[in-house]
Amino acid sequence: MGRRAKNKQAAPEPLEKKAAKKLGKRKADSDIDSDDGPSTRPAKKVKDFMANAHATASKSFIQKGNGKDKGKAVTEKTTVVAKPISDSDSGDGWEDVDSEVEMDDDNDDRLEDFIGDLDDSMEGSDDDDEPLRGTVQEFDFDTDEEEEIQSASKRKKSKQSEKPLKIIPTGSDASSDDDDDDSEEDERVTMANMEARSRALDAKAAAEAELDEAEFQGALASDDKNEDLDMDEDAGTDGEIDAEPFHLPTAAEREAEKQAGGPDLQVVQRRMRECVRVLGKFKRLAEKGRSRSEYTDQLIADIASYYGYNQFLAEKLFQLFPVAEAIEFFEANEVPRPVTIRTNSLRTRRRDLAQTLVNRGVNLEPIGKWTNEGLQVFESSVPIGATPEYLAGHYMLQAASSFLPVKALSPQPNERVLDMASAPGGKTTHIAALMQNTGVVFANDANKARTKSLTANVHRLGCKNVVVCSYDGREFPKVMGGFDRVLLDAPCSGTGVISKDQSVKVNKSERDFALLSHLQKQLILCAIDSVNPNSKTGGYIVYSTCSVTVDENEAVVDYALRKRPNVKLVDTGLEFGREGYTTYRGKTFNPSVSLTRRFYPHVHNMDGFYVAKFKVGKRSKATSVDESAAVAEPTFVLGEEAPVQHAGEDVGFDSEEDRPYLEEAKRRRMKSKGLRPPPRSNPTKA
Ligand SMILES: C[S@@+](CC[C@H](N)C(=O)[O-])C[C@H]1O[C@@H](n2cnc3c(N)ncnc32)[C@H](O)[C@@H]1O
Repeated sequence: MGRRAKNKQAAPEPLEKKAAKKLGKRKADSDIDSDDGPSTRPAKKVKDFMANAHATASKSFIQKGNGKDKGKAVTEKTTVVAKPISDSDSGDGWEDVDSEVEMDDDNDDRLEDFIGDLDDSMEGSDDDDEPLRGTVQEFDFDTDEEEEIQSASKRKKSKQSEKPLKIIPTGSDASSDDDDDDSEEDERVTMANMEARSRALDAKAAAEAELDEAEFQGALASDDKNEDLDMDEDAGTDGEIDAEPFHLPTAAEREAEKQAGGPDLQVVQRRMRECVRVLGKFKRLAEKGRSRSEYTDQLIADIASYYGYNQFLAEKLFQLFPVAEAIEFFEANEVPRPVTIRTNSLRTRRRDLAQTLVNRGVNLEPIGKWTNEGLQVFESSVPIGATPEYLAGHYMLQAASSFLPVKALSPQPNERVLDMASAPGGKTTHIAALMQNTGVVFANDANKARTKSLTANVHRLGCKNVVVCSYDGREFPKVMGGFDRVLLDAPCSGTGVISKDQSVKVNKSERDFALLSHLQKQLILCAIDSVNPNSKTGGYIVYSTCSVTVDENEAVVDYALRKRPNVKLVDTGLEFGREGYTTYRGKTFNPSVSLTRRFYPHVHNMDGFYVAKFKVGKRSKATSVDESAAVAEPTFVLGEEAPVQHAGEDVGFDSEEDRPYLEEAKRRRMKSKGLRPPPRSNPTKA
């Protein structure tokens, strides 16, 4: 636990002990977090969380800071690098660029953007140095310059005495080899040592990630055993954890708590801690007569109130992980992810870009060996979204996780590629660059308004092989087909990017997930049918979302495998990421779903993401699709009633499969409005 838990997030400025504030619910934090900057509240991890069980109840288990405080403590001159994400939903075109950063990632690309608009316009080389070939350019400093930059760099270093952590695979352990790390990290970052440092960090991080995973799996496997085995170990400590023994509140106590205006924060904190502890060693620590689910329910209710989620989503996300890891996930959602940029290889080389930006006062490093295009920005004295290089299209502000689907797609020069849901173009422009401006990329997005920022980015980055279009993705392949590769970066709930958009915590309902999953299934079949199975160079589709829920990921992929026997999952080619679930809460997916990859904020220090890659084979007669009929009519509008499948049925989309889910969502909605829901047509519970 400790290894994974430590040091994943940008480290906070240490808080003075006496100034340390208690962490409240997000709602309750408004007095602290109401400033403009995104919260950089540290994720003190579960280890601390559990360790604090030894502290008195009055002691907060998580120290709190925020970006503003941190910046002030460090230097008054420091410019905040990224603007608060909640402000970034207005597109990503350069036109808007002022002093703030436009994040060209998926933050603003989710459900909200198309609700109510799905009917018509849908508004709403692995050689690391490949792009660096040619005369190798190192910094050519004369002594004075070098000294100057060295001291400038040192100043910067001291500003980030607690260095933000590398993106993945993250080195997560600061325990045993701390000393080595320190000396290494004290060393100045120069263009000369940048690649070597990056490689060293990656090697270390990869080894640690492996250890982490092994540790995680081991922990899972031994959970039950431990319950019995570690009784001795616990014997001396359990009694000392808190002055008063913990007992789970009764229904009456909970009601009284509710009447009193909700639980006291310290009570919630302690209760969460205790519930995690009890659930970890249930046989030994549970109160007599209380069931596991009582502790789980209490914990979920407390998570919801503490972190500000609706109960439904808190439960849905909680279920994805073992108990203690779930807390890590929720904590990670309270911490911003690193700011990253992608070098546009059509305009520059990463080395040159880095040099220019360093000279402008940007403190950066290569993201990691897995990308030869990414740079992680630690801090900057200039607005990173308005530098001359940004305006000239030398880079894209893009979350590291957004590189992954395109890497998996691996588009080749001269191919014909479809980016089915492409605005604002972070991935389109990446695809165009990997194709070296050859072939053709059809960048489609159903939301016409969003194609404006897409077009702007295509121009800014100098992509000459891109055609922008605006169709409902479900109209493919009727409008166009025969692609060598298709990327479906699907519209999704955004549960992987909660740290950027806290509104996801409260604005997603069960029905949203049902509708999204339904839409994603329709889109994926159309994406598959748009691929030319006879492609000489490709024949691939990549499906991705910035969501971590199973209904939007494995369930969609499994559905596609069932409906299109001519496709099979293949390795994504990504070097890290957890395997996709093959079984989940009673559902069993095709075993090959383990080839898909999951990325998590608390594990990989990047947005939650999911990537699956399919190879499309020839269709047998029995399974072939009549392409003239392969259009799922855009008859369903998110925000309205359940979709009705019309002429597009031939696409093979199985509305029946989703019907129980949609009906169940409708029933619940009616119930919540005090209406009598219709009887279930299918007893399956959604
Ligand atoms: C996750 S975002 C895409 C982000 C984009 N790939 C990028 O990297 O910048 C999903 C996009 O899907 C679009 N969309 C929603 N429903 C769609 C549909 N039925 N067909 C095509 N695009 C759709 C949304 O407008 C949104 O821009």
